[in-house]
Amino acid sequence: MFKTQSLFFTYNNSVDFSFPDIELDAGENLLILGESGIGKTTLLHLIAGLLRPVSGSVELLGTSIHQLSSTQLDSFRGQHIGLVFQRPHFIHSLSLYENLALVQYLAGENPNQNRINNVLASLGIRRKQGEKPHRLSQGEQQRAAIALAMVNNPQLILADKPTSSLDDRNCMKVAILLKEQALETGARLIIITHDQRLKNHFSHTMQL
Ligand SMILES: Nc1ncnc2c1ncn2[C@@H]1O[C@H](COP(=O)(O)OP(=O)(O)OP(=O)(O)O)[C@@H](O)[C@H]1O
Repeated sequence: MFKTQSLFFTYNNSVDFSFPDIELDAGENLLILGESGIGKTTLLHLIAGLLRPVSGSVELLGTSIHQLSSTQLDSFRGQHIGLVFQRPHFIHSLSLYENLALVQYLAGENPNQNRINNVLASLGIRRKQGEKPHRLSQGEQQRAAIALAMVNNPQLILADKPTSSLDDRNCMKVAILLKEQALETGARLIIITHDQRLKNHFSHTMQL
């Protein structure tokens, strides 16, 4: 089970955000839409535990994540939450394969070659595993970013405007890939965007 309850946040007591509650079962997905500056990234960062709410809670797998210490939260996030950022966060001196092994290591896992190979194969970039990230095309980098988020088999995938820099065709491809990956592993998927093109592809949508 994943749910948020009465999340309230403020930056320096100047802008207040009260977010609607979210509840998702395994395999469900949600598209969150809203105009620029409304607080979409803020909500995603609260859900990921990158920001702490003033009040309210985020619960995943029976754990109220903001009650964890910072170290516990980092480890919980690494094991159970996959993040896809607007711009991929790679270590550029490492190959794609090594980047994925590092993500496993940071989550406290032993590098799992099979899992890395499977994720890369399902995203169609296995033959690129030895390449440095900057040598991949933009579309391949987007898929590699999804691989980074998926490699630890997360229960929750959070994607922050993953498609805003892409044209229509690639935008749909990324959204569909994310949905397929989430469905395949039974993960919950939340995508935030101001990209109205994605609206028709999701059964649950929320407007902030
Ligand atoms: N670190 C910060 N300190 C102070 N204010 C912030 C900070 N981060 C964001 N804000 C403000 O909070 C508001 C919401 O920002 P947020 O990034 O969550 O919006 P968004 O909906 O994701 O916007 P966009 O679609 O343009 O990326 C904005 O007005 C922004 O200026």
